[in-house]
Amino acid sequence: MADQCTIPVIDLLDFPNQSSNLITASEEWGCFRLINYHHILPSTLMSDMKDVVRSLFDLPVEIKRQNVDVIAGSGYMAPTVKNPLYEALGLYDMANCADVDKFCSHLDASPHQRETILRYAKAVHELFMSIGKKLAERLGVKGENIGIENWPCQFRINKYHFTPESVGSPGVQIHTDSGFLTILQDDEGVGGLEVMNKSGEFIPVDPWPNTLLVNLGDMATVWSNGRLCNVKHRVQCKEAKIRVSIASFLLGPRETVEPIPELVDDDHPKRYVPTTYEDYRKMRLSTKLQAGEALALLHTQSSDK
Ligand SMILES: O=C(O)CCC(=O)C(=O)O
Ligand SMILES: [Fe+2]
Repeated sequence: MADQCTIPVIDLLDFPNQSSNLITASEEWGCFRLINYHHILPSTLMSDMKDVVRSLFDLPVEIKRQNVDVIAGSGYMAPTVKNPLYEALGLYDMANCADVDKFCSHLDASPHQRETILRYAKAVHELFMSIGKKLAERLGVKGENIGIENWPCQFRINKYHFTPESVGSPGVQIHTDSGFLTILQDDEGVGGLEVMNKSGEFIPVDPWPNTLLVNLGDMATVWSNGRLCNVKHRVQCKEAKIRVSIASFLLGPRETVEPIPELVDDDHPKRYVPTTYEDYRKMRLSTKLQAGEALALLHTQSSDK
Protein backbone atom coordinates (compact mmCIF):
# COMPACT_ATOMS: atom_id res chain seq x y z
CA MET A 1 0.00 0.00 0.00
CA ALA A 2 1.21 3.52 -0.75
CA ASP A 3 2.87 5.36 2.13
CA GLN A 4 0.18 7.38 3.90
CA CYS A 5 2.56 9.39 6.10
CA THR A 6 5.17 10.80 3.74
CA ILE A 7 4.27 13.68 1.51
CA PRO A 8 5.36 12.91 -2.06
CA VAL A 9 8.38 14.71 -3.51
CA ILE A 10 8.52 15.83 -7.15
CA ASP A 11 11.81 16.74 -8.82
CA LEU A 12 11.17 19.39 -11.48
CA LEU A 13 14.44 18.56 -13.24
CA ASP A 14 13.49 14.91 -13.66
CA PHE A 15 10.73 15.14 -16.28
CA PRO A 16 9.29 13.27 -18.11
CA ASN A 17 10.39 10.56 -15.65
CA GLN A 18 8.35 12.15 -12.87
CA SER A 19 5.12 12.55 -14.88
CA SER A 20 3.34 9.55 -13.43
CA ASN A 21 4.50 10.44 -9.89
CA LEU A 22 3.10 13.93 -10.41
CA ILE A 23 -0.32 12.51 -11.29
CA THR A 24 -0.26 9.95 -8.46
CA ALA A 25 0.66 12.66 -5.93
CA SER A 26 -2.09 14.93 -7.28
CA GLU A 27 -4.68 12.13 -7.14
CA GLU A 28 -3.70 10.54 -3.84
CA TRP A 29 -2.64 13.56 -1.81
CA GLY A 30 -3.46 16.73 -3.71
CA CYS A 31 -0.08 18.07 -2.63
CA PHE A 32 3.65 17.45 -2.96
CA ARG A 33 7.01 18.91 -2.06
CA LEU A 34 8.72 20.40 -5.09
CA ILE A 35 12.52 20.25 -5.41
CA ASN A 36 15.03 21.29 -8.07
CA TYR A 37 13.17 24.33 -9.37
CA HIS A 38 15.92 26.84 -8.59
CA HIS A 39 16.65 27.49 -12.27
CA ILE A 40 13.27 29.27 -12.19
CA LEU A 41 13.08 30.51 -8.59
CA PRO A 42 16.62 30.80 -7.15
CA SER A 43 17.09 30.25 -3.41
CA THR A 44 18.58 33.76 -3.07
CA LEU A 45 15.33 35.20 -4.43
CA MET A 46 13.35 33.06 -1.97
CA SER A 47 15.33 34.35 1.00
CA ASP A 48 15.32 37.97 -0.28
CA MET A 49 11.55 37.68 -0.61
CA LYS A 50 11.20 36.33 2.95
CA ASP A 51 13.13 39.37 4.21
CA VAL A 52 10.86 41.71 2.26
CA VAL A 53 7.77 39.95 3.59
CA ARG A 54 8.97 40.20 7.21
CA SER A 55 9.63 43.92 6.78
CA LEU A 56 6.19 44.51 5.23
CA PHE A 57 4.57 43.02 8.33
CA ASP A 58 6.67 45.37 10.47
CA LEU A 59 5.04 48.41 8.82
CA PRO A 60 2.70 50.55 10.95
CA VAL A 61 -0.86 49.28 10.85
CA GLU A 62 -2.09 52.50 9.12
CA ILE A 63 0.12 51.64 6.15
CA LYS A 64 -0.88 47.96 6.13
CA ARG A 65 -4.54 49.02 6.04
CA GLN A 66 -3.87 50.72 2.69
CA ASN A 67 -3.60 47.20 1.23
CA VAL A 68 -7.34 47.08 0.50
CA ASP A 69 -9.35 44.17 -0.93
CA VAL A 70 -9.72 43.86 -4.71
CA ILE A 71 -11.84 40.73 -4.34
CA ALA A 72 -13.20 39.61 -0.96
CA GLY A 73 -10.32 38.64 1.31
CA SER A 74 -7.50 39.63 -1.04
CA GLY A 75 -6.08 42.54 0.99
CA TYR A 76 -4.91 43.20 4.53
CA MET A 77 -6.33 41.03 7.28
CA ALA A 78 -5.55 42.27 10.78
CA PRO A 79 -5.62 39.87 13.72
CA THR A 80 -9.20 39.55 15.05
CA VAL A 81 -10.74 38.46 18.32
CA LYS A 82 -11.73 35.18 16.62
CA ASN A 83 -8.30 34.68 15.10
CA PRO A 84 -5.82 36.76 17.13
CA LEU A 85 -2.75 34.88 15.90
CA TYR A 86 -3.16 35.45 12.18
CA GLU A 87 -2.31 38.44 10.00
CA ALA A 88 -2.12 38.62 6.19
CA LEU A 89 -1.36 40.97 3.32
CA GLY A 90 -2.12 40.22 -0.31
CA LEU A 91 -3.00 41.16 -3.82
CA TYR A 92 -5.48 39.87 -6.38
CA ASP A 93 -3.33 39.10 -9.42
CA MET A 94 0.44 38.75 -9.24
CA ALA A 95 0.45 37.87 -12.95
CA ASN A 96 -0.58 41.48 -13.59
CA CYS A 97 2.28 44.00 -13.19
CA ALA A 98 -0.16 46.86 -12.52
CA ASP A 99 -1.67 44.95 -9.58
CA VAL A 100 1.78 44.21 -8.16
CA ASP A 101 2.74 47.88 -8.59
CA LYS A 102 -0.39 49.03 -6.77
CA PHE A 103 0.30 46.63 -3.90
CA CYS A 104 3.87 47.99 -3.62
CA SER A 105 2.74 51.62 -3.78
CA HIS A 106 0.06 51.12 -1.11
CA LEU A 107 2.74 49.69 1.18
CA ASP A 108 5.32 52.38 0.37
CA ALA A 109 7.71 49.68 -0.87
CA SER A 110 11.31 50.73 -1.53
CA PRO A 111 12.77 50.20 -5.06
CA HIS A 112 14.61 47.10 -3.77
CA GLN A 113 11.45 45.65 -2.21
CA ARG A 114 9.45 46.38 -5.36
CA GLU A 115 12.03 44.72 -7.58
CA THR A 116 12.19 41.64 -5.33
CA ILE A 117 8.39 41.28 -5.29
CA LEU A 118 8.19 41.69 -9.08
CA ARG A 119 10.95 39.13 -9.68
CA TYR A 120 9.34 36.71 -7.25
CA ALA A 121 5.92 37.12 -8.89
CA LYS A 122 7.42 36.44 -12.32
CA ALA A 123 9.32 33.35 -11.15
CA VAL A 124 6.33 31.86 -9.31
CA HIS A 125 4.16 32.47 -12.37
CA GLU A 126 6.67 30.61 -14.51
CA LEU A 127 6.62 27.72 -12.02
CA PHE A 128 2.82 27.63 -12.21
CA MET A 129 3.01 27.41 -15.98
CA SER A 130 5.57 24.63 -15.83
CA ILE A 131 3.67 22.50 -13.27
CA GLY A 132 0.21 23.25 -14.75
CA LYS A 133 1.26 22.27 -18.26
CA LYS A 134 2.93 19.07 -17.06
CA LEU A 135 -0.25 18.09 -15.21
CA ALA A 136 -2.48 18.92 -18.16
CA GLU A 137 -0.31 17.12 -20.69
CA ARG A 138 -0.17 13.97 -18.61
CA LEU A 139 -3.98 14.03 -18.47
CA GLY A 140 -4.11 14.24 -22.24
CA VAL A 141 -4.65 17.98 -22.70
CA LYS A 142 -2.19 20.25 -24.46
CA GLY A 143 -0.99 22.81 -21.87
CA GLU A 144 -1.36 25.61 -24.44
CA ASN A 145 -5.00 24.68 -24.99
CA ILE A 146 -6.15 25.36 -21.44
CA GLY A 147 -5.32 29.06 -21.61
CA ILE A 148 -3.41 28.79 -18.33
CA GLU A 149 -1.21 31.80 -19.17
CA ASN A 150 -4.18 34.09 -18.61
CA TRP A 151 -5.42 32.70 -15.32
CA PRO A 152 -5.18 35.18 -12.42
CA CYS A 153 -2.77 34.43 -9.55
CA GLN A 154 -3.69 35.64 -6.09
CA PHE A 155 -0.83 36.34 -3.71
CA ARG A 156 -0.98 36.23 0.08
CA ILE A 157 1.65 36.51 2.78
CA ASN A 158 0.80 35.09 6.18
CA LYS A 159 2.18 35.89 9.61
CA TYR A 160 1.32 33.79 12.66
CA HIS A 161 1.95 35.44 16.01
CA PHE A 162 2.37 32.24 17.98
CA THR A 163 2.80 32.63 21.75
CA PRO A 164 3.33 30.16 24.64
CA GLU A 165 -0.40 30.46 25.44
CA SER A 166 -1.42 29.63 21.87
CA VAL A 167 0.46 26.33 21.61
CA GLY A 168 -2.09 23.69 20.60
CA SER A 169 -4.60 26.14 19.13
CA PRO A 170 -5.28 26.71 15.44
CA GLY A 171 -3.57 29.40 13.34
CA VAL A 172 -5.72 28.67 10.28
CA GLN A 173 -8.78 26.39 10.41
CA ILE A 174 -9.11 23.34 8.19
CA HIS A 175 -9.76 24.36 4.58
CA THR A 176 -9.03 23.57 0.98
CA ASP A 177 -7.66 26.23 -1.34
CA SER A 178 -10.43 27.35 -3.69
CA GLY A 179 -8.27 27.78 -6.80
CA PHE A 180 -6.40 25.38 -9.08
CA LEU A 181 -2.81 25.24 -7.77
CA THR A 182 -1.07 26.79 -4.76
CA ILE A 183 2.67 27.30 -4.38
CA LEU A 184 3.60 27.75 -0.75
CA GLN A 185 6.95 28.92 0.55
CA ASP A 186 6.47 27.81 4.14
CA ASP A 187 8.52 28.92 7.11
CA GLU A 188 12.03 27.46 6.97
CA GLY A 189 12.20 26.97 10.75
CA VAL A 190 8.72 26.91 12.27
CA GLY A 191 6.29 24.08 11.50
CA GLY A 192 2.56 23.93 12.07
CA LEU A 193 1.14 23.19 8.63
CA GLU A 194 -0.68 19.87 8.40
CA VAL A 195 -2.26 18.18 5.37
CA MET A 196 -4.94 15.50 5.48
CA ASN A 197 -4.17 12.15 3.89
CA LYS A 198 -6.65 9.77 2.25
CA SER A 199 -7.40 8.12 5.60
CA GLY A 200 -8.43 11.46 7.09
CA GLU A 201 -5.36 11.81 9.32
CA PHE A 202 -3.45 15.07 9.58
CA ILE A 203 0.18 14.68 8.54
CA PRO A 204 2.63 17.42 9.60
CA VAL A 205 4.42 19.25 6.80
CA ASP A 206 7.76 19.74 8.51
CA PRO A 207 9.91 22.67 7.43
CA TRP A 208 12.24 21.78 4.57
CA PRO A 209 14.21 24.87 3.57
CA ASN A 210 14.73 25.53 -0.13
CA THR A 211 11.76 23.50 -1.24
CA LEU A 212 8.17 24.50 -1.95
CA LEU A 213 4.85 22.88 -1.16
CA VAL A 214 2.39 22.61 -4.05
CA ASN A 215 -1.32 22.13 -3.21
CA LEU A 216 -4.22 21.41 -5.52
CA GLY A 217 -7.46 23.24 -4.83
CA ASP A 218 -11.18 22.91 -5.60
CA MET A 219 -10.86 24.19 -9.19
CA ALA A 220 -8.42 21.37 -9.99
CA THR A 221 -11.05 18.88 -8.79
CA VAL A 222 -13.79 20.43 -10.97
CA TRP A 223 -11.50 20.76 -14.00
CA SER A 224 -10.33 17.14 -13.73
CA ASN A 225 -13.89 15.79 -13.24
CA GLY A 226 -13.04 14.73 -9.71
CA ARG A 227 -9.81 12.94 -10.56
CA LEU A 228 -7.43 15.33 -8.80
CA CYS A 229 -7.65 15.74 -5.02
CA ASN A 230 -8.19 19.12 -3.31
CA VAL A 231 -6.06 18.68 -0.22
CA LYS A 232 -7.53 19.64 3.15
CA HIS A 233 -5.03 21.42 5.37
CA ARG A 234 -4.70 23.63 8.44
CA VAL A 235 -2.06 25.45 10.45
CA GLN A 236 -1.65 24.58 14.14
CA CYS A 237 0.46 26.46 16.65
CA LYS A 238 3.14 24.02 17.73
CA GLU A 239 5.69 26.38 19.26
CA ALA A 240 5.83 29.96 20.52
CA LYS A 241 7.58 31.51 17.53
CA ILE A 242 6.61 33.85 14.73
CA ARG A 243 5.82 31.88 11.58
CA VAL A 244 5.81 33.50 8.12
CA SER A 245 4.65 31.90 4.87
CA ILE A 246 4.22 33.08 1.29
CA ALA A 247 1.29 31.64 -0.66
CA SER A 248 0.61 32.09 -4.36
CA PHE A 249 -2.63 30.79 -5.86
CA LEU A 250 -3.20 30.06 -9.53
CA LEU A 251 -6.97 30.53 -9.34
CA GLY A 252 -8.33 29.08 -12.59
CA PRO A 253 -9.87 30.20 -15.88
CA ARG A 254 -11.38 33.69 -15.97
CA GLU A 255 -14.36 32.29 -17.86
CA THR A 256 -16.24 29.05 -17.32
CA VAL A 257 -14.67 26.20 -15.38
CA GLU A 258 -15.99 22.71 -16.08
CA PRO A 259 -14.65 19.16 -16.38
CA ILE A 260 -12.34 18.85 -19.39
CA PRO A 261 -13.81 16.62 -22.13
CA GLU A 262 -10.69 14.41 -22.06
CA LEU A 263 -11.71 13.17 -18.59
CA VAL A 264 -15.42 12.67 -19.28
CA ASP A 265 -16.74 9.41 -20.80
CA ASP A 266 -19.40 6.76 -20.19
CA ASP A 267 -17.50 5.39 -17.22
CA HIS A 268 -16.77 8.88 -15.88
CA PRO A 269 -19.87 11.01 -16.45
CA LYS A 270 -19.60 14.71 -15.91
CA ARG A 271 -19.61 15.30 -12.14
CA TYR A 272 -19.78 19.10 -12.00
CA VAL A 273 -21.91 21.73 -13.70
CA PRO A 274 -20.09 24.67 -15.29
CA THR A 275 -19.30 27.59 -13.01
CA THR A 276 -16.88 30.48 -12.82
CA TYR A 277 -14.16 30.80 -10.21
CA GLU A 278 -15.72 34.04 -9.04
CA ASP A 279 -19.16 32.50 -8.51
CA TYR A 280 -17.65 29.51 -6.77
CA ARG A 281 -15.62 31.71 -4.45
CA LYS A 282 -18.74 33.70 -3.54
CA MET A 283 -20.59 30.46 -2.87
CA ARG A 284 -17.83 29.27 -0.54
CA LEU A 285 -17.93 32.55 1.34
CA SER A 286 -21.71 32.73 1.65
CA THR A 287 -22.13 29.09 2.71
CA LYS A 288 -19.01 29.15 4.91
CA LEU A 289 -18.14 25.76 3.41
CA GLN A 290 -14.36 26.22 3.34
CA ALA A 291 -13.08 22.66 3.20
CA GLY A 292 -14.19 21.64 -0.28
CA GLU A 293 -17.78 20.77 0.77
CA ALA A 294 -19.12 23.52 -1.52
CA LEU A 295 -18.16 21.33 -4.49
CA ALA A 296 -21.23 19.21 -3.70
CA LEU A 297 -23.36 22.23 -4.69
CA LEU A 298 -21.92 21.90 -8.20
CA HIS A 299 -22.71 18.20 -8.61
CA THR A 300 -24.59 17.26 -11.77
CA GLN A 301 -27.85 15.33 -11.31
CA SER A 302 -26.23 12.12 -12.56
CA SER A 303 -23.44 12.34 -9.98
CA ASP A 304 -25.96 12.89 -7.18
CA LYS A 305 -27.74 9.61 -7.88
O1 LIG B 1 0.80 29.27 6.18
C1 LIG B 1 0.72 28.17 5.66
O2 LIG B 1 1.63 27.33 5.74
C2 LIG B 1 -0.50 27.76 4.89
C3 LIG B 1 -1.39 28.90 4.54
C4 LIG B 1 -2.57 28.47 3.76
O3 LIG B 1 -3.01 27.35 3.81
C5 LIG B 1 -3.24 29.44 2.88
O4 LIG B 1 -2.83 30.61 2.87
O5 LIG B 1 -4.19 29.05 2.18
FE1 LIG C 1 -4.43 26.99 2.23
